[in-house]
Amino acid sequence: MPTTITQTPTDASAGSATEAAALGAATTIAARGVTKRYGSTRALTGVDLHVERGEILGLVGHNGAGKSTLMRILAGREQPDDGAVVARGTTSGRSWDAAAAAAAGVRMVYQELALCPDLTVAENAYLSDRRGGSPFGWSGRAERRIGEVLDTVFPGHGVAVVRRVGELTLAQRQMVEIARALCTERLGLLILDEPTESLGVDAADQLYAHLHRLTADGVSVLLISHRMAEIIAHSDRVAVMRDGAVAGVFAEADERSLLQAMGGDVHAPAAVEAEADARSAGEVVAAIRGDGIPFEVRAGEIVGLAGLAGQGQERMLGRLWAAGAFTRGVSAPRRRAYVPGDRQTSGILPLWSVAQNLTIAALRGISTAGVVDGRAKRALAARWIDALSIRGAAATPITALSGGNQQKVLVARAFATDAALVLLDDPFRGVDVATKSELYTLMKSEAAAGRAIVWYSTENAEMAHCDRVYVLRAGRIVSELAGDSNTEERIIADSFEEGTVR
Ligand SMILES: Nc1ncnc2c1ncn2[C@@H]1O[C@H](COP(=O)(O)OP(=O)(O)OP(=O)(O)O)[C@@H](O)[C@H]1O
Repeated sequence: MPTTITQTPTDASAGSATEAAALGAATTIAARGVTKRYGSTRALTGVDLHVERGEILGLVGHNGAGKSTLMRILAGREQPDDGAVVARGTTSGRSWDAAAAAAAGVRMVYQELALCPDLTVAENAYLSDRRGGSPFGWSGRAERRIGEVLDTVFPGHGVAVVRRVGELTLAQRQMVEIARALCTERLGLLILDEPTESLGVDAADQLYAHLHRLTADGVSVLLISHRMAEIIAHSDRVAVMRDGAVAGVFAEADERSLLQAMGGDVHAPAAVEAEADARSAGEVVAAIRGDGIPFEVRAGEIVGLAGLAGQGQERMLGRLWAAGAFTRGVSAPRRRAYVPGDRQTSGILPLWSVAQNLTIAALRGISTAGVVDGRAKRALAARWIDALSIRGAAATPITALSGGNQQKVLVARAFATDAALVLLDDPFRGVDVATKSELYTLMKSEAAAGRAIVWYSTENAEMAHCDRVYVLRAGRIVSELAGDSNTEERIIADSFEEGTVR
């Protein structure tokens, strides 16, 4: 049986010397009675949570439960409306802001990468760590420092520190963001918001190995993730958030207890369940031919693209998306939809509402003589907000949604169209477990209705939902797996070794 340690509410007055002294000897940081509102949304309500020295504290919860908000407050980036943050070593009477958090060795790696794309890796590292020394030769020092951390944490990373960040893959950018945080001197608490969502399995393993080395040296880690297996395997304790509050803290977590505490209140339209398995492949909808194993996807099929991150899967999706009538070697239908991997730079339209973002690709289907039918547009948005349990009203600005809910809007945008081919670039990054399982069912239902779906995922386990899977290595398809051969083990083996067609 997992042990549930209910946090005891404590004095919530602002960070005073008495409070700091009241921290337990083994405590690095504590949130006390923290409450945060955004307009009428209560993001956090009286949250009490502490992180111990040298532990990995896992933090789970459905999309919109308040995890990122709490992290931003712990990192001093936002101020609570009520309650306080107390950290070891803080000066008495000092308010908890970004500077105080930095002085206490608190460092956060954000879900949305905060790197400047036009600067090099080393320049980005310098921006967040302008440590001493002469003004001359700063770039060489920054290159050496970030290069050493990358080599230590992610051996074989393939990142040239003099390259512009905009030229890196999403996985590489995530590695740089993590390495940049690890350059911090006197690191006390590292906060990681879904750090492995864009990393391949190999890099994720490297990261966890490093986190365990850090905690052995007394550093604390606060780890947010929707990947239950990772959280359970690597955390010393797991805290569950639900609707802006801590629903429980588990010293020995198992998946069932965590899911129960999270309360998975998501649902799919009834029709989806019934149609889910009634699929059969139709005619070829899209294909890529060249040397090596050809790619094709048929109507009614879900085809997976697997392999280590950055092996050409995104390029393949890009070729299918960009294909024109005269593109050599690639054929694709005219009606196609694309869920991009990097929602910040090529996905969401940040000045628009949820409904505008969701329906933008489907306007042709709800227009007459070029005039959009407003009522149909509202109905379409409402239908998908309900189907995907998007936590945010149609008129809400998209940027006010939590990361996972923004991602759901992008998935809904693609399926709200009449596209014959839907291209998905790691679409469920940051989406919570309960919603993911509803989305798998939705995809099967959409395929059963005749769509062709091409799906790249960094989570090999997800490929079990595909009819066929192509494994890519160094830009080429190295194997095609279906039926009994479509297993996680085979995908991993083919990702590293010479593969064959089966
Ligand atoms: N800047 C903001 N303006 C308005 N509402 C916000 C803002 N940031 C967060 N919220 C709201 O606060 C609530 C908590 O969001 P938060 O991002 O903390 O959730 P989360 O648990 O991190 O979700 P996810 O797993 O999707 O990242 C959500 O209802 C969200 O819409």
